[in-house]
Parts: sequence; structure tokens; C-alpha cells
Amino acid sequence: MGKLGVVVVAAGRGTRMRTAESKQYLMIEGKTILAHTLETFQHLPEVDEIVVVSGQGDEERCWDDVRRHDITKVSRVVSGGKERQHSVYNGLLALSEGVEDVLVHDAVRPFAEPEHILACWRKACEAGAAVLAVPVKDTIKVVGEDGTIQSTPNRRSLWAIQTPQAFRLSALIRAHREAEAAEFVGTDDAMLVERIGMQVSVVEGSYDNIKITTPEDLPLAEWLLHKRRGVRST
Ligand SMILES: Nc1ccn([C@@H]2O[C@H](COP(=O)(O)OP(=O)(O)OP(=O)(O)O)[C@@H](O)[C@H]2O)c(=O)n1
Ligand SMILES: C[C@](O)(CO)[C@H](O)COP(=O)(O)O
Repeated sequence: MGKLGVVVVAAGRGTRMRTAESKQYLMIEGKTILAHTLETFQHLPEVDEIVVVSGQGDEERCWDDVRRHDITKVSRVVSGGKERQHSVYNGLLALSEGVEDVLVHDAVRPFAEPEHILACWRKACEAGAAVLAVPVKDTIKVVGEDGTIQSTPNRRSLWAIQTPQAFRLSALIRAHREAEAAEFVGTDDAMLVERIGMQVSVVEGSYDNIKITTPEDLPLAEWLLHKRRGVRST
């Protein structure tokens, strides 16, 4: 059976967080956000290997976190690129021979639940590609440059897409190569796979799987961590 690899992308600067420190290295309860994320995958027996993609020059810093928290599944730390897509691609190329399935995950989503991660991977094994997502709760409008509403998509078909996103490694590498050749840059990996005509299934996850993005997400992240601890200790 092929191996399951995980690419954790941690090469962003976190400009929307407006901190001096890149947001993946901010501490929550004594551990960096990156370490919380890596521990989730370290503890999943189904995961064989983790590649971390760090900002250029931050490789040693990543290794410090990996060693301090005994994340033994990390095989390599490679440096990222200009956009998230370029960082993912570098990570994919660094996976070991024998890896057939891959989960791509944002370092700044430390609250993905093991059961949801595995459900996403199992769906991808069945269907080829799958992403975690939640139905949107608000009414979403398409707004024009002039600030007026252009249209209102039917909410029943709108989902907020998260990570992890799960793929056959060969298909995802092909999708990345074709996107690069066409100078297409997408905000997630599913977009690249969709544009080469593959179907991507959606697996319902949890609203707790937030992407820590702006300052108001930090107290929420602390609260989510307390909540998770409480659930696990009962
Ligand atoms: N060139 C990039 C850009 C983003 N990421 C990673 O992609 C994930 C999701 O991106 P986002 O939340 O947008 O992070 P940043 O790009 O760091 O944030 P911002 O857009 O606010 O600068 C993060 O784990 C981030 O580190 C990356 O590896 N390489
Ligand atoms: C991949 C992602 O987390 C799915 O929601 C998201 O698209 C990343 O986008 P960002 O612009 O890098 O925050």
C-alpha cells in the first residue's frame, strides 16, 4: 500500500495579522501555532511522513519546533515560494518515494480534528480528491467595483473551504505543473485540480477549524484550545 504524506505550508508572512513575528510562530499556551498543527498529524497513525514548508531562512526555526516537540514524522523542511501555491509545490516535490496520497494543510489551522482529517483522506481514496469544508452561515453577495451588489448566490450551494485537502500525489503534481505552465495562481489546491477537469469531493468538517488570519482570531484560538483540552480530558 502507498504511503500517506502531509505537506504543512508555513511560509507565509501573516501580513493580515500585523505582528512582527510570522503568525505561525505566535505562541498559544506555550507552543507555537505551527507546533500545535504538527502534533495533530504526528499523532495520526495513518500518516507516514510530514514535510514542512518554511519561509526562506526560517528552516532552522522550524527544525527547533520539530525537535522540541518530538515531531518524528517530519522528514524534511524546505523553503517556500512567493505564493502559497509555490510553497505547496516545493513541499510536494520533497515527499519521499513511496508516498502515493497527500494531505495539504495550512500551518495556521491548528484545530483540524483527527476524525475529519481521516474522513477527508478516505473520501479522496474513493473519489480521487477531497477537501474539508463547512456550509456558509451568512448570506454571500457578489459586490461590484462600484460597491453595489451584483448578485446573490444561493446559499445552499456555498461552502467555506478549509484544509486539509487530500489528493493522489501524482494528480496534484500534474495539476500544479499545468497551472504553472498556464501562469494560473489559485488560492487553494482544489482549484488547480478542478481546472484540469477532476472532480473534488467536499467533506463536512467543523467550524472550529479556523485559519488564524487576523488579530481577532488569536483570543478565539486560545478559547478553542481550552475547549479541545476540556473535551479530551473528559
Ligand atoms: N507564500 C506563501 C503564502 C502562504 N503560505 C502558507 O499558507 C497558509 C495559508 O495562508 P494565509 O493564511 O494567507 O497566510 P499568510 O500568507 O501568511 O497570510 P497573509 O495573507 O495575511 O500574509 C499559511 O499557513 C501560510 O504560512 C505559504 O506557505 N507560502
Ligand atoms: C487554502 C485555504 O486555507 C482554504 O480556505 C485558503 O484558500 C488559503 O487562502 P489564503 O489567501 O492563503 O488565506
